[in-house]
Amino acid sequence: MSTAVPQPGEASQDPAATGSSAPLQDADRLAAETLFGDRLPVAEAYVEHLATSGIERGLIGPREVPRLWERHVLNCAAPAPLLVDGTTVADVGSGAGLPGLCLAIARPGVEFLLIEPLERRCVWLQEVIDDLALENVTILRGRSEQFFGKVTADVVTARAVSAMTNLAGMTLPLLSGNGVLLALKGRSAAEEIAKAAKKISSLGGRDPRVFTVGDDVLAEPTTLVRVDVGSVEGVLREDVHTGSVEADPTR
Ligand SMILES: C[S@@+](CC[C@H](N)C(=O)[O-])C[C@H]1O[C@@H](n2cnc3c(N)ncnc32)[C@H](O)[C@@H]1O
Repeated sequence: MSTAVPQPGEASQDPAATGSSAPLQDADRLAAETLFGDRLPVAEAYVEHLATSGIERGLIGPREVPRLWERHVLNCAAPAPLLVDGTTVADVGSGAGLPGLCLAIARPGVEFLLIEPLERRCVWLQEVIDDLALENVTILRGRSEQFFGKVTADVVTARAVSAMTNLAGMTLPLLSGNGVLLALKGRSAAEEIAKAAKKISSLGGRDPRVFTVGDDVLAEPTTLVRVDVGSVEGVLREDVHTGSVEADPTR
């Protein structure tokens, strides 16, 4: 049996050789280095958890393993440069830590509250947090609505939790009158905010808009919906490069 031997300067993608179940491909390396900086080894350890116990315990589907970096971890880490040290971010419906853990790894100076109702997911998240020695993350087990009036965040994040109308109700009250919702969305983002306009405004949200982050490093940038509530001064870096979203010609 022949074994492929990596040539000098060529990264091996053989798990047995790298010791990794989901090795970082060359195509994703620049983005990973840019977004995680010296925290990249921690991100790699997180991906290893996703690719092993995360799959075994049903937090993520086995078919996601080849695209854990590109589709999940890098997509979720792309908003990291927008965050400001010393602020508190609540990630609603964290699931396997997407985007909450990706952002917490990239930004150790920001406090993260991961809000997740399912016990099985919370147990796995806590194990990962302990193993990665993340000191800036707290898990709040429960539905977001249970924390209204008890938790105050500067920024709320959410990915794949609900359509914007419902999501606005689940997230904006956590800002307690001041802060920003950043919802990671797909191509339907503009349509979703049009449908949610009344609900957003009834909750004190203003100026809902769609933009992209990570355009400079990701093949497919991350689409964000941003909604502001009250004063947003100092809540996000406003000097980070962002991109605009083309209207979907098929709609
Ligand atoms: C489809 S998963 C998405 C998980 C993760 N954000 C991702 O992008 O992979 C939706 C998550 O939202 C959680 N969830 C559902 N209703 C919720 C609520 N009212 N408050 C907080 N989390 C909720 C679910 O338990 C689940 O983990």
